[in-house]
Formats: sequence, structure tokens, C-alpha cells
Amino acid sequence: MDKLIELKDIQVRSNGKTILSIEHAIIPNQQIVACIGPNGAGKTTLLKLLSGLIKPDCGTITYLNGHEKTALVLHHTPMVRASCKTNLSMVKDVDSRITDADVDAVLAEIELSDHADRPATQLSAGERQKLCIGRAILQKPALVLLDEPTANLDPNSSAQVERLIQELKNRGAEVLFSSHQLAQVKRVAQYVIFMDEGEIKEIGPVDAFFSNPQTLAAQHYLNHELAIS
Ligand SMILES: Nc1ncnc2c1ncn2[C@@H]1O[C@H](COP(=O)(O)OP(=O)(O)OP(=O)(O)O)[C@@H](O)[C@H]1O
Repeated sequence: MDKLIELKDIQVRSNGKTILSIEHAIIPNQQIVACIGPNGAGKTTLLKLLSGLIKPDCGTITYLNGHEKTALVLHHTPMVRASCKTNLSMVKDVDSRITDADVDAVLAEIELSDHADRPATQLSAGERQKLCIGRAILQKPALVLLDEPTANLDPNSSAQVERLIQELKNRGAEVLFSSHQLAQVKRVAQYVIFMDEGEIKEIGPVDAFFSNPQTLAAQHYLNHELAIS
């Protein structure tokens, strides 16, 4: 399997506590990867690390050529007090090749053309999330990292966001998202990273992980999550 990112001897510390510790992990190319695990497992920290938003205290991250161009989609991204279109157009500041026509095409793609002139601060959670993914689509990053992209969204909005995740992949981006929804992970991802207590406990194809988890931590997590879903 082709390598997208390799992590070696990574430690991330905060307030004297190690919150992420990865001895060695390879994240594969050409797969939609889901990062799962209990609250506080370190999923968001891993996404922030891979996006470059935070730096490790030690260790190395090696990206396949060019794949360090990332976009991070967090789930409470604030909007500026301007229209949806203006909020989307702001990515032109970082890439002058993006045109108004590109922005209009993405507004249509994320099904927000009818909301183009509405204040973005009035958007619903689902509409906001689509706008944030629209920004990622416009930036054409090599790797898109999405932190719980459908948290608090209704089934219809979740389905739209899942379609956009697939669309990012179809357009050639690598995609890694965190999720607490196991059914969604099975639907959307081909590869899974299972985290617990700041460590990657398992990493491998989705089918193998769900049918035959290797660690007690993963077995416990799956039993618990499946019992309440
Ligand atoms: N800036 C910070 N300072 C101190 N501790 C932090 C900081 N950010 C995260 N942590 C701690 O690191 C651990 C991992 O947090 P993280 O947000 O990465 O987990 P998560 O798996 O994304 O959790 P959740 O599913 O609840 O979103 C937690 O114990 C958290 O309290």
C-alpha cells in the first residue's frame, strides 16, 4: 500500500502532560481514512498535527511529495460578518488563481447558491459545515482533514456532507476525518485509525478492523458504541 504520511517517535505535550504519543505509523495513500476512538483519545490533536496547526514536541512527520498542502475543517469555524459568498471568496486571498467563477461553481456544488448573499452568520450548522468544506474544495489541497464533520447535523445534512467528502476524494484530494459514528465510518472510509489514550492502537482496513479488532481497547470501544447505536 502506498504511503501518504509517516509518523515517527511523535510526542505532543501540553501543560506537562503527553496528549499524543506515536512511535511509528504509516497513513496510506488513495484511501479515505477515518480516525475513531473515545472522547479525549487524541483524534483532534492528530488532525491538528497533520495539518501543521500544531508542532510535535519531538518526532518527525514525512509527507509524500507535496502532500503537506493541507486544509483543516474544524466543526466550530467562526464566520465573518459578511455574505456566504464573501466568506467563501476569502480563500482568494491565499490563492490568487481562484476566480469568481470558481467560487460560484463551488457555491452550486455545496448547494448554497440560493444563500450566496445571505449573512454567513445566519447559516445553520449544516450549511456552515458545507461552506467550510467549500473552502477546502476551492483551495485544492492535497490532504483535507475534517474533525467530526457531521457532529450535530441531521441525517439529511450529514448525507450531503458525506457526499462532499466523497467529492473531495474524487477531485484527487486525500481525506482523513474523525468521527464518532461507526455506521458513517463503514459507509465512507476504507481505512481506519483507532486511537485511545493519545496513542494509535490499531490502523488498517475498515472491514478487518470492524470484523476482527485486535486490541482490548478497540473491542471494548466497539462493543460499547454498537450497544448504544
Ligand atoms: N490545548 C490543550 N491543552 C491541554 N490539554 C489538551 C489540549 N488540547 C487537547 N488536550 C487534551 O488532550 C487530550 C486529547 O484531546 P483531543 O481533543 O485530541 O481528543 P479527541 O479524541 O479529539 O476527543 P473528542 O472525541 O472528545 O473530540 C484530551 O485529554 C484533552 O483534554
